[in-house]
Amino acid sequence: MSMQREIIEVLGVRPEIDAASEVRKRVDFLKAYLLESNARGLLIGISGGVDSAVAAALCKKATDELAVQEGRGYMTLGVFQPYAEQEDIEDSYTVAKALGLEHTVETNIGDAVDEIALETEYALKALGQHRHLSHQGKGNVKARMRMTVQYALAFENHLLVVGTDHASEAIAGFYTKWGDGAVDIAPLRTLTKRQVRQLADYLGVPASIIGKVPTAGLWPGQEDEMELGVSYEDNSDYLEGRAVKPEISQRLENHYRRTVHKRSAIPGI
Ligand SMILES: Nc1ncnc2c1ncn2[C@@H]1O[C@H](COP(=O)(O)OP(=O)(O)OC[C@H]2O[C@@H]([n+]3cccc(C(=O)O)c3)[C@H](O)[C@@H]2O)[C@@H](O)[C@H]1O
Ligand SMILES: Nc1ncnc2c1ncn2[C@@H]1O[C@H](COP(=O)(O)OP(=O)(O)OP(=O)(O)O)[C@@H](O)[C@H]1O
Ligand SMILES: [Mg+2]
Repeated sequence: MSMQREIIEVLGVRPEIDAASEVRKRVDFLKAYLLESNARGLLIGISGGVDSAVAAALCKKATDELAVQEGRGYMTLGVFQPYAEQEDIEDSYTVAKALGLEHTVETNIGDAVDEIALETEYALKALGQHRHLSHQGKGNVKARMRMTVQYALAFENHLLVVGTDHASEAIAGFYTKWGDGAVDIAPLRTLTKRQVRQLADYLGVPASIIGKVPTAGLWPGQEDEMELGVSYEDNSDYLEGRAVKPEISQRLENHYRRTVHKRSAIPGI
C-alpha cells in the first residue's frame, strides 16, 4: 500500500462528501456523546477562523436539538481568548452573531502567558541561558493557556471541551500537543480543510470568515500554509486521494513521520 493510501486510511478521509449528511452525522455524534457523558453542554474556543466557526455551528445545532428532545437546557459556550489585543477579534463576534450563540465570554490569556514566560526565562537564566522564549515556544504556551482556561470553565459548568482538529492538520501534527490538541471530542476529525470550508458554506458561516487566510495566530504574520510549506489545496488533494507533485507528498509525509508521537498513546513501560 502506498504511504498516501495508508495515511488516508488512518485519518479516515473520504474523497468526496455530501454537506447535509456530514452535518447530520456529526451533530448526531455530538448529541449521543453528550447524553452518554451526562454533560450539560459544549465549550468551543472561537478564534474568528473557519475551523472553530464550523465546530461552533455543529455544537449549537447539537445543543439546541438536545434541549428540545430532552426538555431541559443544554448550552454551547463560545469562548473568545485573545492574547492581549487580538487584531481580528471582531471576526469572533461576527461568527457568534451569525450562528446565534446565546452564551459567549471573553477570557484574555495575556497576563497568564506573560507570567509563565517570565518564570521560564528566570529558569533559563539559572541554567546559564540569558534569552527570551522563542516565538514558537511562547506560541505553544498560548495554546496551552487557552486549553487550561477552557477546562476550568468547562469543569465549573459541566461542559465538554470541543476541538477543531481536522485531517489536514492531523497529517502534519499542526497543533500544540496538550494545547489545542487536548480536547474531549473532535467533530471535524476526518475532514480535509477543503471539506471544512464546504461545511462552512452549508452552515451559513459568513464568506469573510471562510475566505480568511488560515492562521494559528500564535505570533504576528504566522500563516499555516507558509509554515507547513504546502497549500491547503494540495494538502486536501493528497488526503482526498488525488495525484500531487512528488515534492508535495514528500513534504506531507515528512511532517507525518515527524509528528507520529502526537497521534499516538503516551509511550510507557
Ligand atoms: N518523539 C517524541 N515522542 C514524544 N514526545 C515528543 C517527541 N518529539 C517531541 N515531543 C514532545 O513534543 C513537544 C513538541 O510538540 P509541540 O509542543 O506541539 O510543539 P511543535 O510541534 O513544535 O509546535 C506546534 C506546531 O503546531 C502549530 N500550531 C500550534 C497551535 C495551534 C495551531 C493552529 O493551527 O491553530 C497550530 C504551531 O504553529 C507549530 O507548527 C516537544 O517539546 C516534546 O515535549
Ligand atoms: N484567539 C482565540 N480565541 C479562542 N479560541 C482560539 C483562539 N485561537 C485559537 N483558538 C482555538 O484553537 C483552535 C485551533 O486554531 P486554528 O487556527 O487551527 O482554527 P481556526 O482559527 O478556527 O481556523 P483557521 O485554521 O482557518 O485559522 C481554534 O479552532 C479555536 O478553538
Ligand atoms: Mg486560526
